[in-house]
Amino acid sequence: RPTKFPPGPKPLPLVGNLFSVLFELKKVKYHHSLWKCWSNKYGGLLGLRLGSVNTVVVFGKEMIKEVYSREVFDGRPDGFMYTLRSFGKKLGIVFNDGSSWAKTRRIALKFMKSHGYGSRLMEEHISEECMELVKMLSRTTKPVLANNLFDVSIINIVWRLVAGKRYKLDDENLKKLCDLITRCFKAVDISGGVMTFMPFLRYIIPDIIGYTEMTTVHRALHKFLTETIREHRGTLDPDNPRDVIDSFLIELHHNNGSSEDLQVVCLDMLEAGVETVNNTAVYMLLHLVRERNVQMRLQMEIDEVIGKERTPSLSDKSRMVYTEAVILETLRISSIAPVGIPHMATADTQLGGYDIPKGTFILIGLHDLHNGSHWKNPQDFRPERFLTKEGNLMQDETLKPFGFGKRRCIGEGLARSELFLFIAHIMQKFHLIVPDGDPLPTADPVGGITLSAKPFKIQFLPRHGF
Ligand code: HEM
Repeated sequence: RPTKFPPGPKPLPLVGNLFSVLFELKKVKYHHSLWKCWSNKYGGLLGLRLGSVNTVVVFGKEMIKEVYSREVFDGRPDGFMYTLRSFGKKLGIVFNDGSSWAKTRRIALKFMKSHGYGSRLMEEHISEECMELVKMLSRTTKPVLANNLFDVSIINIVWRLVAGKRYKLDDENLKKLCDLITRCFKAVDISGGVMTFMPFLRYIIPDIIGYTEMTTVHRALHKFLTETIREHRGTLDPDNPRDVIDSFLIELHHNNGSSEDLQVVCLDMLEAGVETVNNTAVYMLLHLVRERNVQMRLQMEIDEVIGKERTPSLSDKSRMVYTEAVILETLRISSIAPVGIPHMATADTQLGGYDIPKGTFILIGLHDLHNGSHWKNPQDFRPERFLTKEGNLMQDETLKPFGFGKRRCIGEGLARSELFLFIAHIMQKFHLIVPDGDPLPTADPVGGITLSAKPFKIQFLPRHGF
């Protein structure tokens, strides 16, 4: 019979486990590794008190499945860090919940689809960005810093849909905007840390808890978005919406709605849709420079199915099982969203025989799900684990990088297409090598809202005399 909160380290009054978290992080470096260490000691449902907030970290396929499929866990926490980016309110999609979230998510998806999301047009836009990127890479023989390689291309893909606009790959203002997003993603972990659990500390140590960084970045992002929406308003033709922003503005006009909601949806798309794909794509390159055999096998498949000259297309996907396996293996081993996006219990409930009070913050052990005992030698990058003996692609139900259930990622289709086309275009044209004198890049991540690769350079050597 459920009687108590899940076990975990003993909390202190007021601060709960926050001091132990900060202390232990010095040793284990990453939040997700610390949660895993503690769960080895206390169990698959790890109960914490962060400040005064009940927090549960959920491990194991079955328990994770249960959380993702029960409506009572579909809330998002009210944490200070989350509302800081949305005018102090719950707005938009990612950190919203209840009927406002359901409505905004539905409308955003409807408008995205009506402007080409998931269609041939979207593929054309991704392909154009890939070709621009290949062109840029072919102009230099010098080693290139890999870490933000895809940022502007990815923003362009999302932004053509949302705002009908693309930028040059060397656009200084957009590069600055990308740097801002990257910086804020490194300032805190997805829980928001001390900023979420003891927000009053922003008055005392704003720099240390990431508050200064988050507010600076969001001020700049909102300025960019306010201008973008203002431009749209000025040139709007209600009978011919050009993009998602136009469609939203028309909808808001009919319902007397506020454009703050639209602004946060745009922010959601920039924040959820850019670092995630960039970090995964960069990790894919990192694994390919580390594993020469994987790189060779991938190129053999590209040469066989697409050839040296034809532009890669999404219709090649079904015949490119090894490329698909490389993508799946990267999503697994690098798990850039190591605990997903926090959920919240919207009512008192039970889970795994324990009480979960309303308002409990729920983190999902995705990194552990993807790197735990289910997998043979999980630390090895081995795309073959996703292939059958006959060489067909084998999906594994334990791989859930986009979450699932009602709150699953709305960008999954786009992300998978981007990853496929980026890698097919680049590997058709280049060999990737570690520059002379540089060490082999480490797969150890930099922590943050998402995990990212440590800075490393790649030399892109043209293939086929390209
Ligand atoms: C490799 C790339 C990506 C990964 C690994 C990823 C992963 C995730 C995860 C784990 C969640 C949380 C699901 C949950 O709370 O249960 C999520 C939510 C979300 N993602 Fe993604 N994502 C990626 C790309 C994208 C892209 C390209 C977009 C948009 C263009 C996007 C937009 C969103 C949004 C709006 C949500 C919030 C959904 C909601 O709360 O209802 N993501 N993503």
